[in-house]
Amino acid sequence: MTLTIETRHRFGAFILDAAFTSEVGVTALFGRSGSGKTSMIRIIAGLVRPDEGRVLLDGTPLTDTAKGIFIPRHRRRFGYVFQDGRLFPHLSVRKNLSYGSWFAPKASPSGNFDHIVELLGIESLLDRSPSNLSGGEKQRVAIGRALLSSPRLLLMDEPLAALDEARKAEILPYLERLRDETQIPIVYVSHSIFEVARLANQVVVMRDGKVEAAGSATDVLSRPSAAEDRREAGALLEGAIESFDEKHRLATLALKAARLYVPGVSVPPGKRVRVHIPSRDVMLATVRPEGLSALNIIDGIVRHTSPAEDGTVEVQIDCGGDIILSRITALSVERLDLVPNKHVFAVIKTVALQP
Ligand SMILES: Nc1ncnc2c1ncn2[C@@H]1O[C@H](COP(=O)(O)OP(=O)(O)OP(=O)(O)O)[C@@H](O)[C@H]1O
Repeated sequence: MTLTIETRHRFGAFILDAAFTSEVGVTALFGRSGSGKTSMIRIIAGLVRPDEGRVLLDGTPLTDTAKGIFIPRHRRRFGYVFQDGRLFPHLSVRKNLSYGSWFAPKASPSGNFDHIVELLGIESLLDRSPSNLSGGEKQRVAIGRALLSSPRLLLMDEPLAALDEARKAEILPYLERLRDETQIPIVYVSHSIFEVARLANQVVVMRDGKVEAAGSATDVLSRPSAAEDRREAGALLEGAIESFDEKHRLATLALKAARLYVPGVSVPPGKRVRVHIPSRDVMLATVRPEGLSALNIIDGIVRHTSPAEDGTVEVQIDCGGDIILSRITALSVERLDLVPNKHVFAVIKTVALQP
């Protein structure tokens, strides 16, 4: 299933002028508050008829202003999950869920019910009232209700934003199952780089109503501009767990060429995982350092240097196809003569598995 959107629309003083294509899996719309993420969702959903543009699902136009096509929201067969679950307070969880299947086409199997209830771990909640569910439980029910309408596409607008960290951690594994076990493409709005890093297959970064970057999650999130602030800046790399050393509680992760040691991880060998390496925790050396406590020393080639106003420089190092970012002072860049194509060693202080 491919969703294509090209649109231009004026909302008061704000102009949304953006285009992207999303494939199966999770496409995250990521960006600061006010960048236009929700406006984009409203146009995809058919809540807003744009001044110009098209929304196509597998090539079929749902909106095409040039041809005068605008399929109304209720005929698009999309599922929605918002920040606040919006459950019906007077109906039990079971009835809230059944409400979703009312909108499913007659031919679609409602035998789905048990599967979706199991997928979201809400069996024990079925006879409860929404008023005594936790925030995380409410969101799982809201997701279940959206899925039971057999949607062709799921639109999720900051579904975890109203939850505290513990509730977020509780619900994220269910969203991963949803991504991995259903064929429904998901457009997921978030301004949390951690949520996006964990869930997204593709990322569209919005800024001031425009698409600033789009592509695979690992590519886009490793670019310096993706991080909302410096503290979060770093590389996001993906690899497979090769082995786990029980004695030292250390996993070996195989990247494209290099290997990384990741502490405290008990993930079965073979599993693909993502790690985050903050650019502040990467030092650079022009000769391989010895006698250091850091376990991860990887060699690579300087690709690019981007100076910032605060006297630091972000250096991109290509380590056999994986880009690692290092933020060091402009003085160090000068002293080590870090110019493109120079061979360097990246000394990595912390590597954390994306939670
Ligand atoms: N109907 C409207 N009339 C006027 N301005 C609007 C309208 N809808 C949205 N805007 C403006 O468009 C901009 C983008 O809003 P939007 O809700 O799409 O951003 P967002 O990226 O989803 O932000 P957030 O993360 O805070 O939800 C904001 O400045 C908003 O005030």
